[in-house]
Amino acid sequence: MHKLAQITVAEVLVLLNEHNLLLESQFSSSSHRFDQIAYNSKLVTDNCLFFCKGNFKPAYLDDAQKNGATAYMSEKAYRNAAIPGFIVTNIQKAMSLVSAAFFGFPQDKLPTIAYTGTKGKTTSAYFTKAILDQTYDRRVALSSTINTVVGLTSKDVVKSNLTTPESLDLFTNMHQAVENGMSHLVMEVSSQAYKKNRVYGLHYDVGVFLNISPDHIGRNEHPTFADYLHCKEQLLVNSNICILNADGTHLTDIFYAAKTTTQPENIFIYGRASKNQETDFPVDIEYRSLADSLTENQIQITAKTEKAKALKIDGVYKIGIPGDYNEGNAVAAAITSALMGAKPTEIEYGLANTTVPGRMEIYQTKTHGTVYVDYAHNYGSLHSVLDFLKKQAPTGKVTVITGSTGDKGIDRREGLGKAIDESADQAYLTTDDPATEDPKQIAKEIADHIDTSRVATTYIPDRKTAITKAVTESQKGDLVVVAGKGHDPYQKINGKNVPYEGDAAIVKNLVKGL
Ligand SMILES: CC(=O)N[C@H]1[C@@H](OP(=O)(O)OP(=O)(O)OC[C@H]2O[C@@H](n3ccc(=O)[nH]c3=O)[C@H](O)[C@@H]2O)O[C@H](CO)[C@@H](O)[C@@H]1O[C@H](C)C(=O)N[C@@H](C)C(=O)N[C@H](CCC(=O)O)C(=O)O
Ligand SMILES: Nc1ncnc2c1ncn2[C@@H]1O[C@H](COP(=O)(O)OP(=O)(O)OP(=O)(O)O)[C@@H](O)[C@H]1O
Repeated sequence: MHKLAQITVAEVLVLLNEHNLLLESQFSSSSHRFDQIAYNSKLVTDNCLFFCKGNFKPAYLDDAQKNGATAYMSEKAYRNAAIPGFIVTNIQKAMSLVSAAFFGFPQDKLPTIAYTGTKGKTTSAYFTKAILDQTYDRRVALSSTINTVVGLTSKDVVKSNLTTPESLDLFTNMHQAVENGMSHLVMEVSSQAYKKNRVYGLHYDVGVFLNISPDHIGRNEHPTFADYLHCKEQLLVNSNICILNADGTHLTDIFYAAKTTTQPENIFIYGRASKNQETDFPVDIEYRSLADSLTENQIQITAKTEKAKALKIDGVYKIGIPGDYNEGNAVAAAITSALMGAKPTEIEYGLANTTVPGRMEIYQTKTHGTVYVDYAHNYGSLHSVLDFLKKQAPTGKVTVITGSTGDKGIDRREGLGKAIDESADQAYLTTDDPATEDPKQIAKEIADHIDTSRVATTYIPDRKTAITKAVTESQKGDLVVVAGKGHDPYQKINGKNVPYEGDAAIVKNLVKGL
């Protein structure tokens, strides 16, 4: 699969020993050189080192051998295998280290900006790419929840499966980006990426901690909030320069995580002017909102400390995506881009011209309400969106169409109900990605947190029908928020990705006649 890179048994052994991961080596010679690495037996070709990981079945190893694997790596020895194995204590860590080495440590040739946070990762990453694309002639690679970009042609842009890919895939992408002459990488790092060691051993030039609020806690994700926070903080421990948002919660914890490996002169704290911060950490960069509207924002950025002044980003910037919470995302992008060499004019252009698919997309009508398609799918995000819209249009009716995911993020149901209860006038509860659960039951669990005597709440199982009803029945001045799925072209139902037109596509068609 990956012809341009190679690694020998000896090199693998050195790496595993250095990191105390090796339990047993089944090799008689250490000079053998692998031409391929893979963790899916279906992708194995000649002379491949095959990683056995996760919910693994021995049949996959048989399959891998048939397809050309000449060795395997696993936490468990398969004594019947015809090929030798590296037996390790942690396959995810080992795979990440070996993948980086196999591709010649592409991170050394690709300065990387990494974003973590419960909300705003994708938006901030898109802002940053839009700015740095100006500075570096579009040569900025991207690893985001929406798209992965490793080059300049259309075949170098693919839809992502995960927010942060499996380590082997991540290093493959980074290698490809380097081969394609890309100059930088902007990436999102999820807490799961740390939990599953997908980025083990990877160091970033700049790491940004945007915010944290309870999410991703439950079966298959994080057992507790403390675990979630700990995983997210690992980004800072692995970054040369740390950027922290003073407006969020847990700043003390987050600051000390950054400080464990980063000198104070390389820690930058930004915050909204006049906001009460949790601690008295001095803010390096302050921003204030000059204008908010239903279509865009304007902010003023002011450096407060010497190190921040050196970035030369003081000024007024227009932000093309509405939502006051996007102001913080934009400031983070301005700081990281300046650290990577962007000029204020490039920052200005990037912030004004970024669009993010499914994030506060606006669809205007002539005779009905204004429709927003937004990815908000938990309390923090839906509350931010509704709170912002309610402030902007205090007289219009706010209608929300949403469901919630099944089998994960169970606490989102309460959060979505709470956010609707606080700021909406009407809600259509519908189907999101129900997985193996009953969407009606999920909707009921959302509705349990809404005072339905005040917020008119209706359950309509078919998502397109719910959107159509809400949009066509809206009146001029009303705001309709289609939340949770953005551009997703499918609904995850019972283990299958069932094709779905997509919220944005449905709304785009609907508003044509309105
Ligand atoms: C169901 C589940 O929990 N899967 C996770 C798990 O996968 P796994 O290794 O057990 O994979 P598996 O599908 O059971 O297969 C086992 C192995 O057999 C191999 N196989 C399989 C079939 C075959 O024929 N041959 C074969 O060799 C597979 O390639 C795989 O290596 O461990 C992997 C290690 O990193 C995860 O990537 C993966 O996350 C799934 C895909 C997932 O959706 N995770 C979500 C929760 C996630 O990570 N989300 C975050 C965003 C959320 C956040 O902000 O925190 C993200 O980064 O996207
Ligand atoms: N800084 C923020 N604070 C609160 N809400 C935000 C913030 N930024 C974005 N949002 C809201 O969260 C939604 C998702 O934004 P975005 O995709 O940028 O975040 P993310 O961290 O990548 O999310 P996810 O992990 O869910 O993919 C947006 O559509 C918006 O509703």
